[in-house]
Amino acid sequence: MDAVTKRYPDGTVAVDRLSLDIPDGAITVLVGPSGCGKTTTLRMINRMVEPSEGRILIDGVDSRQQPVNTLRRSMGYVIQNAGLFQHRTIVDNIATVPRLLGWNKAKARDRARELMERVGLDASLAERYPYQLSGGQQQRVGVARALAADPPVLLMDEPFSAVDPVVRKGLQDELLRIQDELGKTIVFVTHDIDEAVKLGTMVAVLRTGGRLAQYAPPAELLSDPADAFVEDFLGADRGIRRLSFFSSAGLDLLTGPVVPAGATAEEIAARDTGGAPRLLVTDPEGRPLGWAGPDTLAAGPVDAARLLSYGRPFVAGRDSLRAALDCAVLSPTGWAVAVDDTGRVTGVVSQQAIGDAIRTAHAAGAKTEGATGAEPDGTAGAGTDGMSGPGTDGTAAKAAR
Ligand SMILES: Nc1ncnc2c1ncn2[C@@H]1O[C@H](COP(=O)(O)OP(=O)(O)OP(=O)(O)O)[C@@H](O)[C@H]1O
Repeated sequence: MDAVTKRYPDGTVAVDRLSLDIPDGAITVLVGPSGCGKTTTLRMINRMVEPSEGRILIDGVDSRQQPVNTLRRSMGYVIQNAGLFQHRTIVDNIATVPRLLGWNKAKARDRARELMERVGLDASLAERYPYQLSGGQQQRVGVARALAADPPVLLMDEPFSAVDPVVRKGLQDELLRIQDELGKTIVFVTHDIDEAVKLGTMVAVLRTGGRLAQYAPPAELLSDPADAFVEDFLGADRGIRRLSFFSSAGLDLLTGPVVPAGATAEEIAARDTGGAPRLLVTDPEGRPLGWAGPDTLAAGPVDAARLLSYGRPFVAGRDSLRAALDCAVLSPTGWAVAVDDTGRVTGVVSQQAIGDAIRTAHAAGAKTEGATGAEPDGTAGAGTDGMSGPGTDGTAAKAAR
């Protein structure tokens, strides 16, 4: 988008000289308060609204040079409440665009069923009508319908705003998963900054009057808001939320304080507990049972009822430093328990060690940010010490958010 302005006939300037370089194959989020011009911006991309000034280039070509129908066919469009055709079954809703493109009915329906599976909809819903689905299921249909003709671009206007927070989180996770598989270029409008930070590779914060306040990867927004407006819009806990972008992979896990339930007193005495106030007892498979004090262990076979809860463990390397810190904060011992994908303990780590890792990650992030600046493709900021820095945007950090 090159200096794009939209002035409506009544004189309202909805978008004011907006320039954005929207990266291919990534999710770019437009976020800002009500009326700041998000929807207008999105609709200018598929020319449902024509810009008053400026140019929109797609792969370097001015969008006005394409017939509007060709342009729209290359862009899926998803709106709040899904906007489904109420008189058509789910499968026929999804098959709409392929049918318009001239596919025969069987092929279009096959494609629709394939997409239902991709967006997490049970095949048994295919012959239902939209009113027979929950709000979350309807939104999934909306996404499937937009993907049906396999357009390279998806425009999504507050697609998940009308559903409750739990369903919304599921839809967001699903979108990230689909995006990992399909690599579409997605422009996503929301007024929810948490959604923007979770989904966006790049986030454009707009202010009222349709002016760009900041355009940056989410980790950079959280660490360096451009001004008081962006800072205020981001809200509280910026520092904690930024930790979601640091991987827990570099944490120094101790195995000394981890003992199997049958360990003898001598074995336990020989342990280097690394300053842990208690020992983490595991079952024969290596899964955590709880924290034991010296008295519990000295009393012979471990009585699970006398163990302190180990809280919620984190998966080292997959979860973020934020998740690790949360585990440590919630742990009665102040130590977090790390497990592998199968739930077996890989070690324990203190709040203090997590704090050290946070400082290291911040220092590495600040260094790379300073060196490279904001990279629209989200590849900047990789840590140099085994930590994923802000902007790395790896699956690990995304999954952890
Ligand atoms: N057809 C129109 N004619 C005149 N003004 C309009 C028209 N459509 C939108 N506007 C105005 O343009 C501004 C931007 O509207 P837009 O819908 O793009 O904002 P938004 O950020 O998407 O808002 P919301 O989050 O509330 O949906 C608003 O002041 C709105 O009233």
